[in-house]
Amino acid sequence: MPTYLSHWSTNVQSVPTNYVFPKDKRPEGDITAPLCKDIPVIDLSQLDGLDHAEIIKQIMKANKDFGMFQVINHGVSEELVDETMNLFKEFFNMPAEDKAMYYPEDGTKGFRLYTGSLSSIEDGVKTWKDSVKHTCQSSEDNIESSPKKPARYQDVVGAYSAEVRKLSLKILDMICEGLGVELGYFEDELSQLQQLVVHQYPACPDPSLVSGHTDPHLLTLLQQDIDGLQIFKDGQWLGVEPIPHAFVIMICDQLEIISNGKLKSVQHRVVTNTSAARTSLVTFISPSLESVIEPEKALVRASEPTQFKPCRFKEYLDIQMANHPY
Ligand SMILES: O=C(O)CCC(=O)C(=O)O
Ligand SMILES: [Fe+2]
Repeated sequence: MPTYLSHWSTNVQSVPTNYVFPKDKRPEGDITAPLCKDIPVIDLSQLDGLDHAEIIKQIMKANKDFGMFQVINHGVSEELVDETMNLFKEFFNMPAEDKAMYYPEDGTKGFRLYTGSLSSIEDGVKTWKDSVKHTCQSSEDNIESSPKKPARYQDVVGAYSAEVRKLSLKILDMICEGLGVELGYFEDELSQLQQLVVHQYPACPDPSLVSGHTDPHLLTLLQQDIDGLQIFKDGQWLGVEPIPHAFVIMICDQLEIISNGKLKSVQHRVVTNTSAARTSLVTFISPSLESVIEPEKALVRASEPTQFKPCRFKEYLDIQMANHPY
């Protein structure tokens, strides 16, 4: 049975060596970063009203400047966000016996619980976190492999996933408008997969890092309970302010490719905390595994030639997963 970090991390004074990344994979210098007040916080309450064009402008500017932004008044109820956050905290706090059955012997299951990171399972060095990965598409297998404890698991996660899906399509449509491609462009194959990954980073005696990375997906929608997320911009790491119930929206690699580089996938990392555990609810929206992703033809011109070669999403994902623990 695997030992989840949350079962023993409060009893240690120093980080065990199997959680210490080699020097060349660890950042040099100060890992703290000031919370950046310039990252746009965009209010979507007037999206269907007079502010529509202004909101699209703000989103495109935020994408260009930061590769990310936060949204408030986004339509996902605050109660549901709280309920989902609480549900996973409860899940991670369950006794080891209740969680043992979810160890990822079989990687094809819709629900997986793992410690470290998926890509470090084999190679030994672990990231300071326990995580859950939940495939949101409802299929018999996904429902079957979902936890039965806490009892409300399926209802809460089902409701949260459906609401976040709606928000993601709303944001993708705003991006369509901003790019000048038809609404609904991302609706089917390009956003077919949805995963909810929940990380719990226990307090860490020597704050270590999830190494910096970009997400290989299309779009990431994230809730963080306390600070810890940082983005890289202009040679500096900047802290992303935790705003209760706001979603952090990050542009991922496939959106950079499809937009022919007009949108940039944001480099980010998480710094752990010496005194408090941190939980994040991370939704990844991705193309279907078989889709071949390439720049949208309408965004390629003589003056803006194609910057990316076509690549099947599954192959892209395999390479990325092999290289980046996250
Ligand atoms: O925990 C977080 O806030 C971010 C995690 C992350 O970057 C990821 O899962 O790709
Ligand atoms: Fe990430």
